[in-house]
Amino acid sequence: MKTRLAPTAPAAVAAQSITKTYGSGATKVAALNDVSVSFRPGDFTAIMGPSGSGKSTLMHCLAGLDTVNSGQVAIGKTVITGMSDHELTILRRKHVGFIFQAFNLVPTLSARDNILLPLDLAGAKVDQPWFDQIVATLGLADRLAHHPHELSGGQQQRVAVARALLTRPDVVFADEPTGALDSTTGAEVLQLLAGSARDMGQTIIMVTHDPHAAAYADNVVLLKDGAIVGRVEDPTADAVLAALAELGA
Ligand SMILES: Nc1ncnc2c1ncn2[C@@H]1O[C@H](COP(=O)(O)OP(=O)(O)OP(=O)(O)O)[C@@H](O)[C@H]1O
Repeated sequence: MKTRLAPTAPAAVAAQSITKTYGSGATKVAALNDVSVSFRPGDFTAIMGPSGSGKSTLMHCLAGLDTVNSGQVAIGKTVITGMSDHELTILRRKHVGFIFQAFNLVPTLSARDNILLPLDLAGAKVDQPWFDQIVATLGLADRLAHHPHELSGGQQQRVAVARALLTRPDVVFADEPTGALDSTTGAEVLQLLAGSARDMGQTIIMVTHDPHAAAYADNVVLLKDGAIVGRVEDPTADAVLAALAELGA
């Protein structure tokens, strides 16, 4: 088990009583219902729950990709609720990293330029030692000149991981990051994510359906019907499966 910061340490990401509804009248859906949750710096957290329980909605609201109807979200010390789209875009570039199931690399850019893209967009300088360390850790040093179509799925996802880590964001959001990978390659990517939390203090929030993926996290937040209904600390796949079974998932 890794050393954790005291619970009193400021959260990397925090949601306070957030509610999110879609539609209106008879078609109104309460996707999140008064959710309060906080994520400690350097923790790797998996968000799990049955289909339609609100996992993606929670991730999108925490990342400032979607707005809440009520309540408040903070990333680091910054309250993002009520920010304009432009302010959110700038905040995301500097403070948030994203890893998606479909890699989302730019096909016309080399691996190197894909990794550097968020820095370029933010007009920030490259921290070369940090770039070199990430590239070495992810085993990408001899792949930097390749374009995405010249890389395997696992290599493409490693480029996406490097891109997400390079700005030293307050938080990396990963949405089913191993969904498109075979189990061996998926395990490698999950080890890299767990390693970045353990060794670099990176906060990671990952949405997944896979108990084996969740077992790489430090803890699991369980959602059902738009509410947080439990947590599993230091999860094993079996403990996560049992917790999901209890939810009727
Ligand atoms: N854009 C939208 N418009 C209307 N309803 C939506 C929208 N997005 C999500 N919902 C509804 O909100 C609820 C939560 O959806 P969400 O996608 O967050 O669940 P999830 O747990 O991520 O599901 P899954 O595991 O199937 O991806 C569902 O009832 C869904 O139908």
